[in-house]
Amino acid sequence: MEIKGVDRVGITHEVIACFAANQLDIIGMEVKPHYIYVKIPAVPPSQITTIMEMITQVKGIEQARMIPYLPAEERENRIHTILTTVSEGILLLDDQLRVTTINRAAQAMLNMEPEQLLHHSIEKLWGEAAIEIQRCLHEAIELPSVQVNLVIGQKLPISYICSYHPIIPEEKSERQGVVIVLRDNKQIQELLSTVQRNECFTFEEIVQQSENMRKCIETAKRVAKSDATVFLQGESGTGKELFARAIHFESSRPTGPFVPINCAAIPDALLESELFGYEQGAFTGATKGGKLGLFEIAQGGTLFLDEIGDLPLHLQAKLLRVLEERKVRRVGGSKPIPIDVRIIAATNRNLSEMTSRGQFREDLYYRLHVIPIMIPPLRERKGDIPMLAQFFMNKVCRATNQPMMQVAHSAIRALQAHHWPGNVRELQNVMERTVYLCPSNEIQAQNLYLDIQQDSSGTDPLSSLPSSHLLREQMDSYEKRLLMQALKEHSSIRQAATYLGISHTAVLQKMKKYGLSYT
Ligand SMILES: Nc1ncnc2c1ncn2[C@@H]1O[C@H](COP(=O)(O)OP(=O)(O)OP(=O)(O)O)[C@@H](O)[C@H]1O
Repeated sequence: MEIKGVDRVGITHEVIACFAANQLDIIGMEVKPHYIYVKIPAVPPSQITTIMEMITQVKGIEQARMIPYLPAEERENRIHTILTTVSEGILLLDDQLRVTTINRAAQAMLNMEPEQLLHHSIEKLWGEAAIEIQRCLHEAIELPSVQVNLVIGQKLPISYICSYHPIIPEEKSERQGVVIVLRDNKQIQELLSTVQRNECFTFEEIVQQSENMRKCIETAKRVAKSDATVFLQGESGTGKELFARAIHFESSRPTGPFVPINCAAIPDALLESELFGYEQGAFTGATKGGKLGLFEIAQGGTLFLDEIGDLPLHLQAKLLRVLEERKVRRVGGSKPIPIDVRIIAATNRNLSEMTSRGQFREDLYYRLHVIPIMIPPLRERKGDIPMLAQFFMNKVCRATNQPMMQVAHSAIRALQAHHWPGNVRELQNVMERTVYLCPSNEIQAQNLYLDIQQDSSGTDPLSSLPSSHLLREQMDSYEKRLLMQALKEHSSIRQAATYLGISHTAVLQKMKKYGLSYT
């Protein structure tokens, strides 16, 4: 019942007396300025009318009417509906960090019944990570995104992204408790991978018909289902990344993220924090709240470490430790975070030779070299060339809405005679260029735009002079040759950069500018 009236000392007492006079129990009550709300048991309507008449006789009472719920009950119903319909897990804690409410989503995410949590301290489940919740409560600060790995039962730790919000009643400074908003990291990653269009890729999409490629695919398929570390070797452009993707999607973790990282393309200074993440305040400029490393991002999925030979020695040691302990420590952090990540590493360099020269750690080499797969260069599988050429040509024709074209025998012979230093990537470029420039629907040998310059197979890059008289072009040409020479003589892009006296990123930019790859 809602009773409206003036604010007068004693008015509530007089209203209660009316209920007592009618032998009516009061089950619940709420008072706020101008209003008294009373909850009573179900009674016949005639009795309600009598009591309402009596209440309106009280001095200062303007009106009494029946309402289905007390305002507090209504608020609670609304909150309950919100809590049961949101997809985030919600846990409400009191000022002793005991669980007072747990919504349906949190029960499902944690795979726990309410009675296993209600009235228990969250510290039992959160372990060391509860320090952050205590901080949120005592310092009354919000912690927007914290990764927490929880061990529930005897299972492997599950990673959650949590945010902690202090409950501070309006106009009061005492803290009432904490709200934990819980998100399943795996779900976030699955969402991320759809956003990043980590499209499914299968072995069937790797175009091939040669015996040596068939064997490679057979091996890769056989090991895909296990969690064993795969080590892909092959020259640049042979399809190592395609293999890594196909292995991931054929593995037992296809819905997990596939996270590729090119160790050569990331500047030294950033590589460590990219891979392992960092804690808040780890260094000047570190993002508030810290940063997830790629190992953490790849939880439940695959981390593809491309160009692993370019990983600096000090990070090789850290990587080895992560692979052995299956735990990662963020930069500036000491807490080990368990990881469940499958590793696929790739290189176009001779790592075993680098090991004997002390440029790559032997122990890491053997840790990665569990299942080696050597992808042959294109010149050693010429049988694949006709199929690949037709495949790339069809792809361009389809993308540009042109009628399909054919590759004549003369063109196939020319393609098979080529040395292909850039492997399949180079063939793809040649076919694309040819489709755009060929005047007829059938490509003959003379229509092919083969990169003869790159097909030098042993000629001295510094021997020929640039044909242009323009200073800019001559300088570019000279710079390209110096760069090619440095890359040829040094075993990593980083070392070539040190030799040339420029930064690693500058070398990468110049390689991109001149279309050079590192082999
Ligand atoms: N067998 C194949 N079938 C279809 N496309 C291929 C095949 N092999 C390579 N490609 C294409 O060639 C290009 C280079 O392949 P990819 O990036 O996998 O090579 P990579 O060995 O990882 O090169 P890098 O060492 O330079 O990173 C990609 O565009 C890929 O789609």
